[in-house]
Amino acid sequence: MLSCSLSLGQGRVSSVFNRPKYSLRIPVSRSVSPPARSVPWTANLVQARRITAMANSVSSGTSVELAAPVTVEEEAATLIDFLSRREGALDDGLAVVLMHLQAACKRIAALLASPAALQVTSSMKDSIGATTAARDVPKPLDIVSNDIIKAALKRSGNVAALASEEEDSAVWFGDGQYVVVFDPLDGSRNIDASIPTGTIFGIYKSIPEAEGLPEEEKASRNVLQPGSKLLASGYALYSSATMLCLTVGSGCHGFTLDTSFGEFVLTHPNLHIPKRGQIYSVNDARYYDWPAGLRRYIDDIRQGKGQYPKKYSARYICSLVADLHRTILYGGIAMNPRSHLRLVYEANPLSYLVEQAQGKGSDGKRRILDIEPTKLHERLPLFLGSPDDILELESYGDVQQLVNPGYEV
Ligand SMILES: O=P(O)(O)OC[C@H]1O[C@](O)(COP(=O)(O)O)[C@@H](O)[C@@H]1O
Repeated sequence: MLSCSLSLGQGRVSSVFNRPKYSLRIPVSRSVSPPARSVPWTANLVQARRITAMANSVSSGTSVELAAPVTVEEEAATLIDFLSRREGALDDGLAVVLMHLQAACKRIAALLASPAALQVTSSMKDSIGATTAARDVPKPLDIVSNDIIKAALKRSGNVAALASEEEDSAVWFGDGQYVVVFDPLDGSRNIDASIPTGTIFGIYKSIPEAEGLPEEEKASRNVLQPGSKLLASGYALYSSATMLCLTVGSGCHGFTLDTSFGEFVLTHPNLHIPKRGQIYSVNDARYYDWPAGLRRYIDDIRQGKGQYPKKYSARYICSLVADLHRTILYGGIAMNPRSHLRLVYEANPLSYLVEQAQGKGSDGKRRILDIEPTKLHERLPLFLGSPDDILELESYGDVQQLVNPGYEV
């Protein structure tokens, strides 16, 4: 049994996550936000303005202008305000689920950024790693993150069923109007190196047609809805800043966690992915396992011989949320051409978000959101990105990697 204490401020609160197999006890702080420092968060805006004014004055040679006072509008731009301003369009129940999800993401962010994460990782490695192929070993922090999100959704009282990468089958909670699918901690194989990771989630309305079926079947039917039925989706990116990118069906919006007061603040309203980018993101050590179409596409864009007459650059973090986040901001294409990523809780939520940012999500042939899922952990090739880049890629025909031998690292 591992017992570690994670406290970020006033009060040390023990929550217990028990996994029968691993018997893990991790006390975590009830609130992940550090105690309010003497600097209120509005001061951060003032400070940001000062820095911008100084940078401008340096480049223009003029004197620094004092920051203008922060307006009430700016003060109100938290996730809570954002959700409450969407009254009418957004059910209260959905807002409640989202608030519980974002709280869970803050807990995960705090855990990942603390020495406790290292303790969890190293102490559980032996018990799990000994029996499973190294690459597919569930990382302890995936399991803890799963427990954090599951507990938050249960507490929301509004979730009927859930599906997670870390659960063998769909889970039935019972009463509740919503269904949540999620990957609690994607990219976790990089975690020991402090490389960014992310949480992916999607929310559906529960389906009345499943009423009366046995619980297992009800849960399964509810989580196997096509992505076109999503009401909301998003990801949390745990990186130099913790970001939450979210859609509730009216655009893609980015929030940054302000650790001085523990709230997500709207920093990237109405994110639009550029129509075309100049960056491709793929594990190109797999080049010789790729089909001819994908090889030709990558060869062409590398050499500036594609539709866009400039040479593309490569960026690959091997952490889906981080690779996608960069793609949404800078444009281009993030892909995994082999059947590796999961339709239900990775491809669908991310495709919905990307479409809300004016981009496209494809399996190389079809729009992801039109695919009818047939099983929970179904995998497929995934291409996400700028609309012109995705259309160009699809025009090369065979871009799906059918050879999928399993790779060591
Ligand atoms: O090994 P590949 O094909 O480069 O796959 C990397 C991808 O796998 C992931 O790590 C997800 O895999 P897991 O869900 O098995 O952890 C993504 O974050 C990343 O984009």
